[in-house]
Amino acid sequence: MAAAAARTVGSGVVLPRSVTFVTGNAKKLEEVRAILGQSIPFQSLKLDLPELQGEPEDISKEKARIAAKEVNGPVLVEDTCLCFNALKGLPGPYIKWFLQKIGHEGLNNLLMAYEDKTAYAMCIFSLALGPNAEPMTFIGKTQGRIVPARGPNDFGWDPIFQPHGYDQTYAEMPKEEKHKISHRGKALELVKLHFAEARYTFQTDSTT
Ligand SMILES: Nc1ncnc2c1ncn2[C@H]1C[C@H](O)[C@@H](COP(=O)(O)OP(=O)(O)OP(=O)(O)O)O1
Ligand SMILES: [Mg+2]
Repeated sequence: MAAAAARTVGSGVVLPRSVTFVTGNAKKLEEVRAILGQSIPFQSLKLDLPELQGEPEDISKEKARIAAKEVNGPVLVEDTCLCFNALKGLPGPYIKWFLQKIGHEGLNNLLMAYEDKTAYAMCIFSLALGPNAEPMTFIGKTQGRIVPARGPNDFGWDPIFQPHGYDQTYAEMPKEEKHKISHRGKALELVKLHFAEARYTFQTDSTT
């Protein structure tokens, strides 16, 4: 197997192979593909990584550390939070389990006792260049509010999140428009910027 560690040659960092985006969520992968296009060479691996409890950034970083060990190479992962301001940021990283158990209506009901229905969607990408490298994080946030579900129900909590300045929920928006303002789109812009600045090169089989 190719060396797992990143090394520096001349002015650039050489990665042993292209970055593997690790996720158990096919929809996330679809969005990442659509947003990154050809800008960063990456492959994907479907794996449900264990998730810590704790602060969102630590959860994302720990996913990257575990993924880099699994893959034995450079990885990109992300963790998504939906944070209700009235609930001091909860459900946050636990939104997946809240959504599974109580659904869109239950999530709206959580806010029944509060006038403040505002929320933000947050996406934290973590890039680990190898199994022993400290992950770097890239954070995208989009402010909005929680509304009764509207629009197609094919991606998580999209139907109940209406970004500020829009009449439509994420689910109702055309995909390209959503990606321009979404938490995932913003975070991936930072990832792209990092790749442009770092100018990684990838070792191919012919050079090993
Ligand atoms: N853009 C989005 N719009 C709506 N729902 C989303 C969006 N992104 C993620 N979700 C959902 C999917 C999950 O239920 C939850 C996020 O949990 P998270 O742990 O980040 O994803 P996941 O467990 O499905 O994939 P992964 O394997 O990458 O962790 O929010
Ligand atoms: Mg997850």
